[in-house]
Parts: sequence; structure tokens; C-alpha cells
Amino acid sequence: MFEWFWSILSYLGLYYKNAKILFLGLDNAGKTTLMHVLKDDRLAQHVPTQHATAEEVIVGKVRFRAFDLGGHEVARQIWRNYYTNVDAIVFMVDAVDRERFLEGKAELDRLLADEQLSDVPFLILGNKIDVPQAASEEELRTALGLHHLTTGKGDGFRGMGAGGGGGGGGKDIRPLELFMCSVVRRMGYGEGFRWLSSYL
Ligand SMILES: Nc1nc2c(ncn2[C@@H]2O[C@H](COP(=O)(O)OP(=O)(O)OP(=O)(O)O)[C@@H](O)[C@H]2O)c(=O)[nH]1
Ligand SMILES: [Mg+2]
Repeated sequence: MFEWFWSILSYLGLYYKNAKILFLGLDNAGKTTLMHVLKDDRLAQHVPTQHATAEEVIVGKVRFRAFDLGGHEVARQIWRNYYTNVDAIVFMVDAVDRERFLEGKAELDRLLADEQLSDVPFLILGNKIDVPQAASEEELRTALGLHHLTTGKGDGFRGMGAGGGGGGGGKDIRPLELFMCSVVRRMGYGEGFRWLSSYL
């Protein structure tokens, strides 16, 4: 099943596709930490990102050009400078910081409403589930208002009837899913990226 999946990917020429993805989300969500775990498998403490950085990362068999943008309020103003030719958005949320769910939702809604991104798949990562107080997937799904937006976690190709489980899944529906993860424990995001790869 898995072999079959990758052979189709390579047949379609997506094998090692140089996809451009943006890591977005509020400050302190864990974007830079994830970037470095993906890039050189190293966990480190990072200062809040002031300047966007781009790195080449390979997840599974897809090569990404990942742009790590700062999440603090001033840094958010330049997110839109990176929207051109973007292939996917990874939107990270700190699942522990309930007080900022609303702020995160507002930023996510702004992105989802942006014309330039109307066709772009969104992988939403609820990070820090290693912390016992972290919100559950269901709680975060509700807090971010995702119930009617998610398209299902099954691998799928756009236009071939996406959607393995959730609602939606029609042809013109933007792929969007929420996966819970812990970057420090190196769990959860792999499934998310695998899901995302199937739409690139
Ligand atoms: N408990 C826990 N903490 C994490 C995890 N991932 C990241 N962190 C911590 O969260 C804090 C912020 O991480 P960063 O990667 O700097 O966050 P960022 O999203 O890049 O923040 P900005 O650059 O300000 O936008 C750091 O103290 C990380 O160690 C995780 O999976 N679990
Ligand atoms: Mg950062």
C-alpha cells in the first residue's frame, strides 16, 4: 500500500518535488524548533524569530523549501510577502496556551480568507502535547472553528476524491487538517507532513 503510494508520487514527478512551504503561527508556537528538528534532527532552544529564514528539509520523500517566519505581531505583517508560489502552509498552534487560541484563530482566519492562498493546502499542527495540560485534538478543533473546514486525514490526491474520514473532500475544497504533535518528543508531525505531501 505504502510502496504503491510512493510509486504513484514518483510517477507524477512529485518525488523530491521542491515544494515551497511556510511555517506560520503565533510566536512561541514551536515553528523554529520544528524547522531545526526537520533540518538536522537537533533540538535546541531558539530566540524568537526576528528574520525569516529558509531551509531545505526532506520529510519522507518530499523535499521542501521551508520558510520559518516570526510569529510575533510585527513579524506577522510580512507574512504576505511570502505568499507568491507557495505550495502549502503549516500553521502551528501552542496547544497549551489556551488564552491565545482566539488570537491564533484570528490569524488563521485571516490566512484562510486570503485570496492568494485560496487554493493552498493547510496543515495545522497543535503542538506541545507532551505537556499534560495540552488541549485535546477535539478541544483545539472547536477552539479554532475547524469542524466544517477539515477535509479528512486519509491520503488523497486533489481532484481524485479527497477525504478519508472527515467531512468535505470534494474537488474544489482546499485540503485542511489538524494533527496534534510534540516537536520535542518528535511525534505527530510526521503523519501531518505525510498527509500534506499527498496534496503537493
Ligand atoms: N513542551 C514543549 N515545548 C516546545 C515544543 N516545541 C517547542 N517548544 C518550546 O516552545 C518555545 C517556542 O519555540 P520556538 O520554536 O522558538 O517558537 P516559534 O514558533 O519559532 O516562535 P517565534 O519565532 O517567536 O514565532 C521554546 O521554548 C520551545 O522549546 C514541544 O513540542 N513541547
Ligand atoms: Mg521562531
